[in-house]
Amino acid sequence: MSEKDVLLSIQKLRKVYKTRNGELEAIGQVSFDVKNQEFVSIVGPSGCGKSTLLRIVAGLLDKTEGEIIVDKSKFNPDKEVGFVFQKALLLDWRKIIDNVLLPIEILKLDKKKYTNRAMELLDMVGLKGFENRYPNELSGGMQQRVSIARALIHDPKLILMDEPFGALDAITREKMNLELMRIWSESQKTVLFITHEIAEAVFLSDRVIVLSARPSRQVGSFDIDLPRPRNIELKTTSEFNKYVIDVYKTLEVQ
Ligand SMILES: Nc1ncnc2c1ncn2[C@@H]1O[C@H](COP(=O)(O)OP(=O)(O)OP(=O)(O)O)[C@@H](O)[C@H]1O
Repeated sequence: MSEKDVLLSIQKLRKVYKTRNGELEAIGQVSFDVKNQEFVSIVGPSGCGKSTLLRIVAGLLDKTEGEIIVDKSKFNPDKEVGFVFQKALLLDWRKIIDNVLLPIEILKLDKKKYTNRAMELLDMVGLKGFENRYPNELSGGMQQRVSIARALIHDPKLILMDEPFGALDAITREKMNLELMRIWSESQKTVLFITHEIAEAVFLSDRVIVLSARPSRQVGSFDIDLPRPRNIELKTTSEFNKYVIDVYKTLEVQ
């Protein structure tokens, strides 16, 4: 597959939750494509259905209407999606290396064959030497790095990230953004990323998709034509801030 091919195609996706108080339309209608190796962020008001959308793509939730096509439909979410949640969700009683290897066990693959890969990934996320520690010995940022390594271990095509740095302090969050940029360029994965932070979305992404309030519709899509590799100075440039302001305006925050 070439870099420019569409990996994920979301077509006329709609989601209605059936609740005790009746129906709740979370996603009205959303359609967009994500190209191979692209980094796409989704922003939108709280409760507009961003997590719902990600969970549908991951196969964790049923859709009401529409199509999700990944790699022209040859797709098994268990094998081909890596998910990073807001909380690292590590198993406290397992060593770091065994947390990274969890998807391998779930997929019933040969753990021994993936141990070297797990070590390489821990190195890549800056945790060389921590493989035999336990989660409670690591900071929040370090735990989130473990969960990124865990999401990559089975070499999925698509990485879904749901507000992965939302629980971190501001400085750690900035550092994790820079780390994520490096990990993304080294691993050459396709990423669909959810965040509340407009500046974070602009900084990380090739494209930012803006959703309206619930029931959500796409109200904007911005190609972020800023050079890579990106560094923290970029955030002080007028080009960067123009994108941020444009996204805010689309969200009618003025
Ligand atoms: N299991 C569920 N049953 C019923 N309603 C739900 C369920 N999960 C989410 N919702 C509702 O669907 C809407 C969208 O929720 P979702 O968590 O996808 O939004 P979000 O954009 O990710 O929100 P936030 O930015 O605050 O995290 C909300 O109104 C929420 O209350």
